[in-house]
Amino acid sequence: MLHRIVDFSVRDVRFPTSAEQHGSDAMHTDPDYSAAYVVITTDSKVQGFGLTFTLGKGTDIVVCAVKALSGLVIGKFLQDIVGDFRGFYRLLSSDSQMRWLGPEKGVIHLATAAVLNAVWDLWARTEGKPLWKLLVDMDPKQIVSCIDFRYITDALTEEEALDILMKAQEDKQHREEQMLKKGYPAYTTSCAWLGYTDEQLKQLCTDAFKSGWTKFKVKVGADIEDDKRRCGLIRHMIGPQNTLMIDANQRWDVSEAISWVSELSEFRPLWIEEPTSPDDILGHAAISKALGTLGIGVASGEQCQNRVMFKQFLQAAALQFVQIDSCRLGSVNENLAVILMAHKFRVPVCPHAGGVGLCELVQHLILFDYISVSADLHNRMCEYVDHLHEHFTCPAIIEKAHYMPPKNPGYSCEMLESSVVKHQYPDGEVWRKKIA
Ligand SMILES: C[C@H](O)[C@@H](O)[C@@H](O)[C@H](O)C(=O)O
Ligand SMILES: [Mg+2]
Repeated sequence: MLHRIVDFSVRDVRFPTSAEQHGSDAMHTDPDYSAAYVVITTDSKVQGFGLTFTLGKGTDIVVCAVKALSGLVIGKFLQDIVGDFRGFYRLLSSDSQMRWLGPEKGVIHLATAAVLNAVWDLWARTEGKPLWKLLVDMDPKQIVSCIDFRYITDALTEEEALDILMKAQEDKQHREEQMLKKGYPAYTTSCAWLGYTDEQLKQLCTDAFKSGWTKFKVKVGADIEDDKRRCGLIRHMIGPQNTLMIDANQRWDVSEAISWVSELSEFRPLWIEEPTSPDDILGHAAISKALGTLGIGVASGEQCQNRVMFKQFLQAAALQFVQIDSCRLGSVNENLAVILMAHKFRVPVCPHAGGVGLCELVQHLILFDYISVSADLHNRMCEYVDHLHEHFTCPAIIEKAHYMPPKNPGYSCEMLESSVVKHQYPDGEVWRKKIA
């Protein structure tokens, strides 16, 4: 059956999370978790749902960019899109006028992610499979045909990518069964947002520990004495054998990052995340080198613009953990490129999640990574944040601190229509009350 895209909508949906300091960090002190939410409808009435993640103000700008891209989607047949997905990715990311707005970065790239996420969702739904399963079952040749290798062939060629995927076919079935049974390991960031009090932090950490969490991420970077106290509290509560990560959200200069994190090294963090500007590849390399001697890795990716930046981070040995993001990069297509490059450079992928919908989306990508690419769980885990899942029709499921593979067809980013209507900005009930 052919599916022609005949309708396209995008809405500005915002959740007032800043009121309780959920999601707060050293740079984003009052985030309202938000999304530009896309619905595409075909003449066969199948729909695809997609989103990109934002922090409140400016979501309207992303919505505007999505609208600018919509003309490239309406009227197309799904079969034609996925028959040449690399071409379609290029059509969106390299439109000869709109690419001036990026290229492949910033608002226009967030918009590309929202649109393509909806297309992937539509594809998986028409195949009756959750997205991870669609990817896992896909012929390796078709997987590579979805990737735009432009600008990365000096690090990973199409042939090398194919070779990685072919090698990982061995034992794939076994890994899929393992995932279905046990799930993919996760860590939690929900206990220690920067704006939380020590009391909150202790309570949340105690609760999380009781529910089986063993890996915790703490926000740092605003005040060194606060950081020492908060890291000390968590390390004390979780004991020496469990895992602690710290995240500065780009707060420092390079030398400041090295000295600050050295002061926190007694708490034995596995990684420091986003120590400095997300664009400073050589800065990250310097930090990696300095902190490597203390056994602390550098993680980044939630604001890494595209596969070209990831390529250079990997080439420069500037990251020890690659944090792919389902809504920052150009959807599944570009994430596939980064997952394969990370494998070649032997750097573990530990996805960024949280926000609104990021856990729902990225779980599919990390399952694919394990089953069809890396076959490795050492030092690998996917972020989990316990907010806003109730607004999704198929929320992420966590059991014993593991993501359980989604079973419903699609990419898990359909929101409850009632939630969308209520949180639409500025006319939804939630915002009307606040603005009034
Ligand atoms: C503003 C956001 O909540 C960030 O703080 C968040 O994405 C964070 O960096 C994370 O790693 O989860
Ligand atoms: Mg982070």
